[in-house]
Amino acid sequence: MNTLFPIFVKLEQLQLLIVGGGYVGLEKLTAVLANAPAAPVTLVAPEIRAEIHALAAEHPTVKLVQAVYDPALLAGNDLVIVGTNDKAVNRQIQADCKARKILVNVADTPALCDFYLSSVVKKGDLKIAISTNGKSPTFAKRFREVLEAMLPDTLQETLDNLTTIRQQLTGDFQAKMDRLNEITSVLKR
Ligand SMILES: C[C@@]1(CC(=O)O)c2cc3[nH]c(cc4nc(cc5[nH]c(cc(n2)[C@H]1CCC(=O)O)[C@@](C)(CC(=O)O)[C@@H]5CCC(=O)O)C(CC(=O)O)=C4CCC(=O)O)c(CCC(=O)O)c3CC(=O)O
Ligand SMILES: NC(=O)C1=CN([C@@H]2O[C@H](COP(=O)(O)OP(=O)(O)OC[C@H]3O[C@@H](n4cnc5c(N)ncnc54)[C@H](O)[C@@H]3O)[C@@H](O)[C@H]2O)C=CC1
Repeated sequence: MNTLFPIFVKLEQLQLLIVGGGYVGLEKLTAVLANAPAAPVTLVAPEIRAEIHALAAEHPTVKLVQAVYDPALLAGNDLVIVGTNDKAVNRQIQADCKARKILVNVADTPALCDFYLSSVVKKGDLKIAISTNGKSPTFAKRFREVLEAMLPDTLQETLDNLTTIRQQLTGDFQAKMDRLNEITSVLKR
């Protein structure tokens, strides 16, 4: 059974630390910034890939710290993503996070993760997060491509129209809900 509970997090209001500046650090930082370009992120590693430096140059809220992991770096962070190539270090960071009640993702060890990153379908304001319960990230990626191709470009217009209608509807909560359910029922056909 897949017991993961999806939520949509406002990263602009949280402090994220990424430990590791290799391919995994780059992949996770890219995923974060693609969704939340102004998220405050600190990335720490003794060696940081050039692509990460380039991303930081484009995103003023990204701070790079060229150093090995130290528990003092956890202070003030809400979320941590761990992707060093040293399994013992990854495990230590996970334990340090748990001791401080910081949510942690250890990219190469699903069992140590409090949360997973998802594959994200975006069409205007619509966002769909896909997870395979860690079974196949590649399937998640492919299915994202399938859904992206399926969704019409007019979708944003539909959402904008629905927002206008939502704001203009009068009556009590139930009456508004009934009307919005009726209007959107065409989507089921
Ligand atoms: C559990 C999880 C934890 C987490 O990372 O959060 C996790 C774990 C692992 N990934 C591994 C490998 C790969 N991951 C990708 C890609 C993505 N991985 C992502 C999420 C997740 N990956 C979480 C579960 C998501 C779910 O529930 O489905 C995506 C969706 C989101 C993102 O990372 O942003 C992003 C696609 C984004 C997109 O394009 O839409 C590719 C393909 C590629 O890069 O093209 C490969 C190589 C091929 C393969 O293995 O499939 C390995 C083996 C490492 C090794 O062998 O050393 C582990 C560890 C393990 O499974 O033990
Ligand atoms: N979840 C996922 O999507 C994937 C996970 N992995 C796994 O993730 C791990 C990392 O992979 P890559 O990024 O490709 O490795 P890499 O070799 O490109 O980068 C490793 C990074 O960790 C840093 N590092 C090492 N010790 C550190 C310390 N004590 N403190 C801070 N930073 C430290 C290095 O400076 C470097 O920046 C590997 O174990 C790999 O198996 C690999 C592919 C996909």
